[in-house]
Amino acid sequence: MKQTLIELQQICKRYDTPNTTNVSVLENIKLTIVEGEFVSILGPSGSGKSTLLRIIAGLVPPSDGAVYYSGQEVRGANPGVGMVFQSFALFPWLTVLENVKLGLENKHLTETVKMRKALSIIDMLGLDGFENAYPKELSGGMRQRVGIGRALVMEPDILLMDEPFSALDVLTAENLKRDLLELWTEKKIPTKSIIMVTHSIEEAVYMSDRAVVLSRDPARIIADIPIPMTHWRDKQDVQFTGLVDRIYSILTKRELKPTEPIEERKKKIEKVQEVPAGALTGFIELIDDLGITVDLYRLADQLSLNLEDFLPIVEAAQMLGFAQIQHGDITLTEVGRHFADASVLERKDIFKKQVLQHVPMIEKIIWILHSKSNNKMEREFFLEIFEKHFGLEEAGHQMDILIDWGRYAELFAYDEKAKNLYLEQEVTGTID
Ligand SMILES: Nc1ncnc2c1ncn2[C@@H]1O[C@H](COP(=O)(O)OP(=O)(O)OP(=O)(O)O)[C@@H](O)[C@H]1O
Repeated sequence: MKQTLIELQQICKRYDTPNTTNVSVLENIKLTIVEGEFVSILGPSGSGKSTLLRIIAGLVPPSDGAVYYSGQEVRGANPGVGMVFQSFALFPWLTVLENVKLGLENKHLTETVKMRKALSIIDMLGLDGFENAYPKELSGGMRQRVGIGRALVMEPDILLMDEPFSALDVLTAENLKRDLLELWTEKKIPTKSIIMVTHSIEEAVYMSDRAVVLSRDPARIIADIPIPMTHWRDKQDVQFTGLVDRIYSILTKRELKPTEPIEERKKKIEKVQEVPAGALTGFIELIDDLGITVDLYRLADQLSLNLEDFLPIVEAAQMLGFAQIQHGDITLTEVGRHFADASVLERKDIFKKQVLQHVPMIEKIIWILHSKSNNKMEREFFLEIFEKHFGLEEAGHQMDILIDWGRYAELFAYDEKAKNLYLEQEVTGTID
C-alpha cells in the first residue's frame, strides 16, 4: 500500500480585495497524493493553481478545510515540501552555493554537512564549476537549476513546482525537463512525489502520471486524469496525442452549460475573456481558412501559442456563438462561418447580434445609456458596478474589453479623453 503524502480535505479559499469581500477562488478541493506520483495541476489562467500550491506548501492558509502531510495537519509551513518558483526566486547577492545552501538554513546540521549536501546537489544538477557564480552570471536555465537545487537540497518528500519552465526558452526548458525527469525516474533524488502547476498540457502529459484539471471562478477539480504511459514518452504516439486532446477538450468546455436558458444567463454578471474583437476576428478567419473542424492542440502548436494565450480566444469564440468545441476540435458554427465570409460591415452587424445575445453586461450598458436623456455615462459608473463582482483590477480589464467589443459592434462610442460611453445612434429591436 502506497503511503499517502498529501491529503487536501475540502479546501476553500476566499480573498478580500479593497472593494469586495470573500471572493471565492478555490472551492471544495479534495485531493490525495500518494508516494511515487508526479501530478500536474492544469487550469485556465487565474483559476487558482498557484494559490492551491501555496496552500499545500503552507505559505497561504486555506479559508476552510485542511491540508495533511503524512497524516498530520499542516499548520504553518509544510515541513515535507520544497518549492520551485517560476521566477527562480534567487537571492542576487548570494552565490550559487549560498543560494542552494539557503534551503538548509532551518535544518540542524553542521556547516560541513550542509556544504556536502549543497555541493552534491549542485553537481547532480550540472552546475559544477559555477558554485561561486552569482545569479546574474547565469543563463535562465541555470538559474532555474539553482532554484530546483535549493528545493531539492532539503530532501523534501514532495517537490512543488509552480510553472518551473515557463520563463525559459523552448530548448532550455526541454533540456531541463529531461534532466529533472531523469533524476525523478531513476530515483537519483529522494523526493517521493512531485506536484507541478503548468499551463502546458503537453508538458503535463510528457512529465506526469496524473493531470488534475481545475475550473475557474471558483476553481473546482473538474477532471483527474491518469497518464498511464512509461517514460520516455513519444509526443507523436497516438496515446500521447489522445491524452493531450482529451485534456484540451475538458479545458475548453464551457463552464456555463450551453443548455442554460439565455434568460437565466442574463441574470448573471458573467466575466468575458479579454480578447479584443480584432484578435477574435482573425481567429475565426483562420479556422475558416484551415477547414471546418480544426484540432485545437495542433492549432495551438502551429501558432506557437501556449494555453494561457490560446484558451481565452477559444473561449471567447465559443461564448459568442461563433464556434463549438468537441473532443478537442473546434468547429465554426453557422454564424461563425457566415461571419468569416462576410464583408466588414456585415461582420459588425453579426458581431452586434452575438454580443447582444450572449453578453448581458453589454446589454446592461446599452440599457443604461438609453435610459439617460443625453445617452451618455462615465466609464467610472460602470466600473463601480462591475467592481462589486470582479474586484477593482479585473473590473478595469472587463470594462476595457466591453468597450472594445461595443465600439467594434458600433453599439456605443467611447470618448477616451472624457472617459464617457455614449450612444451615437439608436440601437433598435434588441433591448428588452
Ligand atoms: N493575496 C491575494 N489577494 C487577493 N486575491 C488574490 C490573492 N492571491 C491570488 N488572488 C486571486 O486569486 C485568483 C487565483 O490566482 P492564482 O495566482 O492562484 O491563479 P493561477 O491559476 O495560478 O493564475 P496564473 O495561471 O495566471 O498563474 C486570481 O483572481 C487572483 O487575483
